[in-house]
Amino acid sequence: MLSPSMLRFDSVAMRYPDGTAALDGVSLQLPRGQFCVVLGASGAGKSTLLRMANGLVTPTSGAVHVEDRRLSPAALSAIRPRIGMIHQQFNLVLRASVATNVLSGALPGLPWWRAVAGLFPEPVQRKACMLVAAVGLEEQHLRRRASELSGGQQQRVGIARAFMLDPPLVLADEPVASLDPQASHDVLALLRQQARDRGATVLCSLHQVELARAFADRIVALRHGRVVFDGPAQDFDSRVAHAVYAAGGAPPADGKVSGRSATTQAPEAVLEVA
Ligand SMILES: Nc1ncnc2c1ncn2[C@@H]1O[C@H](COP(=O)(O)OP(=O)(O)OP(=O)(O)O)[C@@H](O)[C@H]1O
Repeated sequence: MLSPSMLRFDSVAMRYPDGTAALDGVSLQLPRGQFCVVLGASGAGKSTLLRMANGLVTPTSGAVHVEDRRLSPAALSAIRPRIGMIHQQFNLVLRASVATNVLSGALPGLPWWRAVAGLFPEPVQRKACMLVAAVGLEEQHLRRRASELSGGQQQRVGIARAFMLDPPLVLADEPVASLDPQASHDVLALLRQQARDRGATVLCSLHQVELARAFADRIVALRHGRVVFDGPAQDFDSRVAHAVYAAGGAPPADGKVSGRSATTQAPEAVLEVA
């Protein structure tokens, strides 16, 4: 049974300074432990939504809550260590070792003087070794430079780093965009397993519908900055996909189609298309 809200968007809108409306009245609530995938065509607002969940983008209206705490500039330093980030381009320090990259995930939880000196306490070092093993990398990889690893291996390092502080919320912005199909499958399986083992909520953007259907508990689809589908992954069928990815068209207005089922994990599947 999933417990109450880990992440909540209340009617958030985002209009960039150049006037681009990236999000328009998005409301979502993610319970603890849910693996939620955001889909949508390029420019639909997926990255903006994820960046908003981490305080990198401030909504022009509406509010974001993490563990029922409003994400404001004043609250950011307390909330950030509760969020793990996984990036499309892995964001590793390529010249540094795998161990150093994984350990860097613990920096927000260390006193400043330890962080500056790179002094990682013994339990933190043990945790890094445990996570490297958990993501399927052998011990000998710890001393290798990140640049010597394949893309799939680098993203495994990214996942290990993201879980260093046992964050209850993990944000993954197109984590498999630069990986081949097999590595994409393996990395998503690993991310889901790590999240399940640690009870973490995941909000993950993807471009591959079939991967979303395979791994998500819930799919949220955006079109022109609005939620046009929100429901169990199995309800995201080809008809829904066609409506979400149809080229051109005006922003969605009326016209509502209910999906097959409602679950306790997600609201009833709803499709709204223009
Ligand atoms: N810093 C910015 N300044 C102005 N407009 C922006 C900025 N960042 C994003 N946008 C615009 O906001 C809209 C949503 O962009 P966003 O990156 O969130 O979409 P996306 O669904 O993640 O796209 P993709 O799948 O291509 O990464 C787009 O029209 C984009 O051009």
